[in-house]
This record gives sequence, structure tokens and C-alpha cells, in this order.
Amino acid sequence: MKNIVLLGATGSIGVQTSDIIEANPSEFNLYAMAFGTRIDVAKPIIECLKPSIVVVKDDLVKEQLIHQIDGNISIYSGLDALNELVTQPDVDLVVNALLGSVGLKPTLAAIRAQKQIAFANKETLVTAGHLVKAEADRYGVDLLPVDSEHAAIHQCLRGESPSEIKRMVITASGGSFRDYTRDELVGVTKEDALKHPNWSMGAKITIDSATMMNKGLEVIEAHWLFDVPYAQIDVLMHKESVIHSMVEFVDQNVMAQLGTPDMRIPIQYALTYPDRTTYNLSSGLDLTSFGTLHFQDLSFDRFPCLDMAYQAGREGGSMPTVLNAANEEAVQLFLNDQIDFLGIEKAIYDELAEHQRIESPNLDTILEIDQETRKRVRRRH
Ligand SMILES: NC(=O)C1=CN([C@@H]2O[C@H](COP(=O)(O)OP(=O)(O)OC[C@H]3O[C@@H](n4cnc5c(N)ncnc54)[C@H](OP(=O)(O)O)[C@@H]3O)[C@@H](O)[C@H]2O)C=CC1
Ligand SMILES: CC(=O)[C@@H](O)[C@H](O)COP(=O)(O)O
Ligand SMILES: [Mn+2]
Repeated sequence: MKNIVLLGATGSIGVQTSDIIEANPSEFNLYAMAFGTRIDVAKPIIECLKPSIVVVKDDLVKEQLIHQIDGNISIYSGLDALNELVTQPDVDLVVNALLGSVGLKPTLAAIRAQKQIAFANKETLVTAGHLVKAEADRYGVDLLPVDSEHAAIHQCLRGESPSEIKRMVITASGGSFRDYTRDELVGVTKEDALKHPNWSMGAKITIDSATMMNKGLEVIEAHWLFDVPYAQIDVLMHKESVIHSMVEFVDQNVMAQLGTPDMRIPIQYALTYPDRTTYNLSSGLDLTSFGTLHFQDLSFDRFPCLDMAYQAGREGGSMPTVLNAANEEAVQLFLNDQIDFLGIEKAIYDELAEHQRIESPNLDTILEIDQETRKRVRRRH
């Protein structure tokens, strides 16, 4: 029985993780969960899976929750409580399904407590990949990918030697505006941007898919998770999202992982690793229903966010921190109707252009750059 702490329990990944826990009661116990503000989503999870501890964003949410749940549950609030929660002795596995760089400190706390981590929270690896990787190596902690492309690569690499990898190929659906020209992107609406062709996900990542920043973040995520140089990470448009990613080896053998677009499959993979457990929450992959799979190169001119992410990743230092913070803030402004769709890439470009790169930022410097970048993006718009 694995005792699980689920961070971001009310989000898209969080709710699907609770489905997996509920479907496998003899393997998993939801020991604790954390969320921000959405009590309506949290309540049924609490009632069904009965965690011993719940952490919420602030005291206001805590007060509201106390009056709405019964039972012997300890409730805490705030980021410090989140950091403490992941270090509890009873915890076997931390699922980090938080959104954004707010996940950085709890990740470091979990690593230092030598907890295994199932990792969805890609912004944390983008903003401070060098720190997370160094700590994970130092404490001998596995970061088990939940992100579908990285779960695919992880499976392609099982039993393989890193020196035999020629390149990784991360597939991209193209997002909501895959077939639009640059001119056609002028004035697109939030409602249209939020219609992902293949996946049902949280709002921020759905917008990231539409700008192709999601793939950029995933390239940086792959660099840190699998320790591969950027020159060996390619992105390929594949509109069906059936092949989740591939690895080509030096002898030109290519391994690919396929599956239906159901995030509960990679979530369960991370939770049960190194074992596999029967999955029957959805029907399996039926390739005949697709008939043909499509592949296409994508251009940096059409998708400048991908270009900026590769550049920021290659330059390293504090550049990925700026990339991530500017993107998080710009996407929020877009979702609040304060900037238009193309304003997202412009905000990121402006921040990267102005930033004086720092070679090897420590945690305090990263947190400061993150906050300063966000403030500047907000001030400009
Ligand atoms: N959704 C998907 O299919 C996929 C997501 N990912 C990655 O997984 C991560 C989560 O994505 P997704 O589930 O879509 O995001 P959501 O926006 O749906 O969920 C985010 C979760 O984080 C919680 N949260 C945010 N801020 C805080 C805070 N300060 N304290 C405590 N909890 C907080 C939210 O709580 P509340 O809402 O209650 O405020 C919510 O539970 C992202 O990094 C994303 O890129 C990766 C692959 C696929
Ligand atoms: C489900 C998942 O892992 C998402 O990150 C997904 O990959 C988004 O799709 P695209 O970014 O390829 O549109
Ligand atoms: Mn993904």
C-alpha cells in the first residue's frame, strides 16, 4: 500500500489522480491532499478517499472547509504547510499536480525528505531545473514523469543505456489553432483557444498548447528529466496525439509509446512504477478508428514560443525562469481578457530581451526573478 500526498487535488491532473487511487484501493491510500480554493471539487474527493490531512491555500478557505466536512481530518493552510506536508514520515509518494512555479519549494522539500515524486508540474522544472536535478541526484530521488510525452519517453528508455540515445522526438498536437496562419491568429478568442482538439486539461496548459509554449516547456522538461542536450530533442507535429513520443537510438531503432489520449494512463504508470496494474477506466487504443496517423514538421516562424523556449533552455542560467514567469503571467492576463492571444508571445519576447542573464541562480535569486518578471509583465499591460 502506497501512502500518497496529492498536491493540486482539485485540478485536471489532481481529479484524474484521485480516480486512479479510487480504482486501486488495495494499492493506494490518499494520505493527504492539497488544493487552492475550489472546495466544491475537493469535497467529493475528501468524502470518497478520506485523507488524514488537507492543506488549502489560505485561512479563509480553511475556515470555509472546516464547516463543510465531517470526520477526523486535520486542515492546514499556506505554502509552509504544503512544504511540511510532503516531508511527513508516513508519505511514500508525492504527486505534484500543482500549476506553476509555486510547486518549486514543495518539490525541493519532498526531494530532501527522499520521497518519490510523480511529476506533472512542468513549470517547476522549467524555472529551476538545475536545482531540482542537482537535489534529486544528491538525494537519490526518482522524478517519475506524469506528462504524457515524458511518460512515453520513460517507457521507451526502460532498460536502455543513455549513451545509446541518438535523439528524442516529442510529439505535438498543434493545439487549438494548429491550421491557422499567423494572420488568422489576430483576434482569436479565449473560448476558441480553450478548445483543445484531443485532450481535456486545465485552462493554462490548454492555452500553452495553443501557443506551442507547452511543447517548449516540455523540451526543457525532457532536458532535465532525461539528462539529454537540446540538440538531441526534436518536436514533431502529430495531430492525432496517439504516439505520445519516441526515442531513436544510435543504431536507428526507434521506440514509440502509443495510447489513447487519457491522462489517467500515464498517471497510473507513475503511481504503480516499476510495476504495471490493470487499467479499465476507458477502452484501449483502437488504431483502426484512426486509419492514418499524420506527421509534419513545425516552423519556428509560425510558433515563436517554441523557438523562445529552445533558446532560453540552451542559454540556461536564469533565462528559463524568465521564460516561465513571463508565460505564466501573460497566459493569466489573456485568460482575464487583458491581452490578446498574440500578446502572450510578445510579453515573453520583451522579458527575455531585457533580462540580464545570471549564470547559476540559487533558489532565492530564482524566486526573486520570478516575482520581478511577473510584476513587469503586469505593469506593461
Ligand atoms: N491537465 C493535463 O492534462 C496535464 C497537465 N500537466 C501539467 O500538470 C500541472 C497541473 O495542470 P492542471 O491539472 O491542468 O492544472 P489545473 O489548473 O487544473 O489545477 C491546478 C491545481 O493546483 C492548485 N493550486 C494552484 N495554486 C495553488 C496554491 N498556491 N496552493 C495550493 N494549490 C494550488 C489548484 O487549486 P484550486 O484550483 O483549488 O485553486 C489546482 O488543484 C501543470 O503543470 C500542467 O502543465 C501536464 C500534462 C497534462
Ligand atoms: C496531455 C499532455 O501531456 C499535454 O501536455 C498534451 O501533450 C498537450 O498537447 P499538445 O501540447 O501536444 O497540444
Ligand atoms: Mn504533455
